[in-house]
Amino acid sequence: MTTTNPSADIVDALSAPGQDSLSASRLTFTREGKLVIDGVDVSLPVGSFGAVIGPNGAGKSTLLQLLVGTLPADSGAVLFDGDDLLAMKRRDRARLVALSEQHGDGDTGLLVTDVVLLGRTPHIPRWASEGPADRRVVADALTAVGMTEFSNRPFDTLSGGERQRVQLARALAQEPRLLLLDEPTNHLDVRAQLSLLSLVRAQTAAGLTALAALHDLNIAAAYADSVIVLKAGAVVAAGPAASVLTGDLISDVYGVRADVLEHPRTGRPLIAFDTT
Ligand SMILES: Nc1ncnc2c1ncn2[C@@H]1O[C@H](COP(=O)(O)OP(=O)(O)OP(=O)(O)O)[C@@H](O)[C@H]1O
Repeated sequence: MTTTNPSADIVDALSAPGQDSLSASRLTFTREGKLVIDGVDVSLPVGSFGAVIGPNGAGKSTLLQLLVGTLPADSGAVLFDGDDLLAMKRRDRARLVALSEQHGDGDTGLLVTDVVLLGRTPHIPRWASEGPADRRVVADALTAVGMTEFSNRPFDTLSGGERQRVQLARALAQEPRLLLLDEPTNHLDVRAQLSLLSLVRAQTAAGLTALAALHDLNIAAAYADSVIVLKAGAVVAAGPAASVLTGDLISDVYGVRADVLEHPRTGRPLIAFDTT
């Protein structure tokens, strides 16, 4: 394919068939004597959107923290574009991978714009201050999540959903190539959920690779290219949403009954829970 856009060239090169952007193998993590992550593999092609689902306590947040290196795996490897992510210096890794967490940045006393600016830390030389380009990235990230008008509000005064959007802006300001999201929509109203996930999907179309821990199976089915199902720290299924999200799997993993239908327009799975 001929193109005049150098970044498109890079995405094309990285998207060679069979090449994974993220490839984690046999990750294991024990906490207080309990095996929390049990030999988990994760494989995501460049520019794809993956979802990690599973019941409370299944290990979703822990897995994301192992992938980004904020928790040390007992064993296993995490490769990103073939490089050993966990062996990198923290600062180098932070230029590649961002994790947007559920409960980050509690009582910081920081303004919204300063919270987002923290995402620029790995890009700003040590002992230097942010420059106009960093401030532009921060402003763009706040615009992308619809939070520009909140720029000068103390972060602590925001609602849960507003904080969540600022957390995403911070992660976007990091300009990662791999974006990990821990329950990014749990405080959001339905419009804000769809808007946030559409934003992530648009970024993946531009070459970002994303992996989100999600509770809402219909949201996972609607947006994710692939789904990883965790149960008690182990992967019980992984693959395209349409093949993974079956009534039997939902019954086995969550202990609830559901009919899995087909969305009339997208063809993606639609899960109708049995509430009778
Ligand atoms: N700081 C901690 N100390 C002790 N145990 C912990 C800690 N954090 C998590 N755990 C335990 O590790 C296991 C996995 O937790 P994790 O938060 O990864 O699950 P999760 O799938 O993200 O859950 P949820 O859907 O409820 O957010 C759980 O049994 C949890 O109780």
